[in-house]
Amino acid sequence: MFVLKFGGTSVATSENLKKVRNIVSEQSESQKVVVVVSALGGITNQLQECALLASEGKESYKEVLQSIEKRHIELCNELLSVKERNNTLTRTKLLLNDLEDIYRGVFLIRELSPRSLDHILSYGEVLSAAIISDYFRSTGLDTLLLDSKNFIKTDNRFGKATVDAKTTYTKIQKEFESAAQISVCPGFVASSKNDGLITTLGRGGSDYTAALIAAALEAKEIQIWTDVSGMMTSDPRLVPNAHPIEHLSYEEAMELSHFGAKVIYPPTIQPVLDADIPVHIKNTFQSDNPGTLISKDGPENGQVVKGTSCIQEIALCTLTGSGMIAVPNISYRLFGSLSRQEVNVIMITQASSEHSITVGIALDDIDKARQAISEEFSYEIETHKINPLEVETGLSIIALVGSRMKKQVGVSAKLFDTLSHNGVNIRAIAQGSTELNITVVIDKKDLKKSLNSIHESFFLSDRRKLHLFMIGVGNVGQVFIEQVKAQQEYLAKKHNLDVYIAGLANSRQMYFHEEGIDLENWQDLMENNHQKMDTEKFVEKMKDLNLRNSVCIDSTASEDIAKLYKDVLESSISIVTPNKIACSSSFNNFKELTDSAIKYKSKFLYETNVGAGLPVISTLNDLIKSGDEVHKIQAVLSGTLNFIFNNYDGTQKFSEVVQAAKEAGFTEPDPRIDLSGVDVMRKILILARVSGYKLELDDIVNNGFVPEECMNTDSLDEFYTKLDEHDEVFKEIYKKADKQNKRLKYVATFVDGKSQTGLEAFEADHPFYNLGGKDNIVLFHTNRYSDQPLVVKGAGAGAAVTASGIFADIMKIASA
Ligand SMILES: NC(=O)C1=CN([C@@H]2O[C@H](COP(=O)(O)OP(=O)(O)OC[C@H]3O[C@@H](n4cnc5c(N)ncnc54)[C@H](OP(=O)(O)O)[C@@H]3O)[C@@H](O)[C@H]2O)C=CC1
Ligand SMILES: N[C@@H](CC=O)C(=O)O
Repeated sequence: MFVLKFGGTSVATSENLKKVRNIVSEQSESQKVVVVVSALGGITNQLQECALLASEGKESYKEVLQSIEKRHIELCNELLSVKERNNTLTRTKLLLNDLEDIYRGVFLIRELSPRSLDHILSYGEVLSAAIISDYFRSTGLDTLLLDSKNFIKTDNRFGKATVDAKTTYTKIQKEFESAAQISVCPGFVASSKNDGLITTLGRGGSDYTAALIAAALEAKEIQIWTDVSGMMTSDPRLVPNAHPIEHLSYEEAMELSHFGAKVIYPPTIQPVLDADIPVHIKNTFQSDNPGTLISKDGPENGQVVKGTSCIQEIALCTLTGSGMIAVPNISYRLFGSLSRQEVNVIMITQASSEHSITVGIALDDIDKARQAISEEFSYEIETHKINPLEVETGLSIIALVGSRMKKQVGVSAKLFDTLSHNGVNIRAIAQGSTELNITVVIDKKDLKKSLNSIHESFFLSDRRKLHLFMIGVGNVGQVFIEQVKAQQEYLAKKHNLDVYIAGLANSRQMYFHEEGIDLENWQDLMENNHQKMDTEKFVEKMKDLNLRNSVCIDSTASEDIAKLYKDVLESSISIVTPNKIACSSSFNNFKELTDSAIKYKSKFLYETNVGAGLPVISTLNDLIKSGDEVHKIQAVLSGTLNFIFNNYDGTQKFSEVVQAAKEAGFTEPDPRIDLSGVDVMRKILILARVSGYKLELDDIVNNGFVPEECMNTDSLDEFYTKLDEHDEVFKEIYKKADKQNKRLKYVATFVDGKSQTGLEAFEADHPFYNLGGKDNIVLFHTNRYSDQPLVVKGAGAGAAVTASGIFADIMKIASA
């Protein structure tokens, strides 16, 4: 025998019921089946609403009742032919008339007890079962209608009655002795053992009805037919990547359903677990879909974590105090007081110091819990041995479930690591010694981010999402966007990585799109959005969106933006930046930023600060981390100046070559920063700091070659004019070097803690002599590289290489 249960959506309309009929017909070909049905989708809520209105003396209850009647009558008319529907209609109308009388009674005496409500709610399933069984019979299926109230026996706890399993099983066995091929029974409804009053098994209790019948009859399988394709790895409304779980053990299913996975009603599992009956969750609307199979043993080599579930809103109640330490009956009294008030404890944590106990409860229970605990411990609270109860709200629970977590090293580490990298603070943790479930309590605002990042971490098939926020869409920024656009498909396919740009800004405007900005059209979107750029608001928006794996890219040369880094890093948002301002600011600020990144588990990456896309800083970091010591750096670090001295031969104006460098995108937004040597000073300063030296910009001696008068200009035009006025100076510098067959390079040196920068002329045998185009070269002299320096060389400026350096930093974050 199979027991099939169909939920409210499956039986909501005549069209759905035709699908149900086909499933039942197919299943009943090879064995007898019991069909347990819920009320038509939405009816139980309407029955309840109607009851409340009637009890408040509101005439409008009649309108709700009318719509309940209409749904059932229409269903009869749609499902049954004129010839066959008479009996069904008569019985349906009789039931509805009874219901009308009961509502009128509630309306007149303005009273609605849990007992009356159970009576009223039972009509939903009773009506649907009656109509469905007649429909099956009319289409040729051998069907008998049975009344679950006759055989599911409970106590008198109206609203959520407790089943008397022994009596119920005996009665079921008797009732089904001569069962038809198909028996249809209403779910959810029962009656009290002692006085036969109507009771219900709690919302969702039809699953329970099915489980009790299956257990009593030792059914081969129980099938829960619903509107989703099984139990999901997470709540799909919060985690779009969630997918159905193929196979669960009973214990896993129980854990998942207890923590909010709504597909199966938690008490359902116990009877089938005891009787070792497999439960199959299937989708009525995609009956070929394999769904989820719940049985005794899950697959040996399945996923370690099967799924996550959550309760979106809970409260934590914490009792603390020195009077709790080593006092034996505190927990007994605490839980006793909660139990007397019928407060359900969702989770418990207690530190081994015994100084505090925290329990998680539903929000509705806060007042009862506060009163119960305050009364129970009133003496200790008055005498200051125990502090008044602390209640915190705005919290959510996440549970990670999987029986293979047992004895598996590293699961909680991975969970905590994932949450901490996304800046999620864990407020409480619980794990039972069964290791089946790890539960964490977090701020409700972090729920979506947490669930998604946990899902990405534990389900390898998931595509990881990276959310980028880019400030500065100039020369480098634009090329970076093009590179992202070109790589998105490749990264998704080959690296399971979705890279989205969720925010963009220039100095005038900003634009956000949580799901990812359309990169075909980003300029128009930014222009037409009319949201004025406001640096503080940009950061606030990134924080508010609270997206997992967020990275802020600063592709400006602005000090204002560099000042935001600390706040951004402390919000656990990583920073990738080609802007050198922050790393070449005061040593203390630089240190504070690197420390903040460590503390808040964000990344602060600035490879492109030196040598654009060249691996200069990562190489240096590798040397230092592996224990090497740098004592000398010699480098040509300005792409602009190298380009200028590789192209200037005194036949053209010096200013023309400077402008060509700017047009090629090698210079800083203000080329005076390059020409003055400041850009090179910043770069050598950053290399010295990464090498472990505490240096300031002022400690560097800069031997500039451009006359002061050119530098002290108010605009770029004025700068170029002044360069022209001093053109002879540059000609002389060039000629002098050329006469000696030397080439000019702007060199930065750092030797044993001291640094200088300036123009030098090199002979043909020097490694700098042949440094072409806008190339950079860096020579690291270290303990390990003492005979020959370690050399990094290549294009050191230009939008394409810089953007790819930014991209490389972002990929480091993605794979961290
Ligand atoms: N070019 C290269 O080869 C390399 C460059 N870099 C660094 O890359 C960075 C970007 O250079 P590049 O693209 O050439 O510069 P651009 O001048 O071409 O672009 C700068 C961008 O930053 C925006 N911006 C400036 N100030 C602000 C602000 N306060 N708020 C928001 N946006 C702002 C600008 O907006 P708007 O247009 O509205 O002014 C513009 O979109 C610089 O820090 C540079 O040092 C690093 C390595 C190599
Ligand atoms: N303006 C810089 C670009 C990179 O930092 C240079 O010319 O090297």
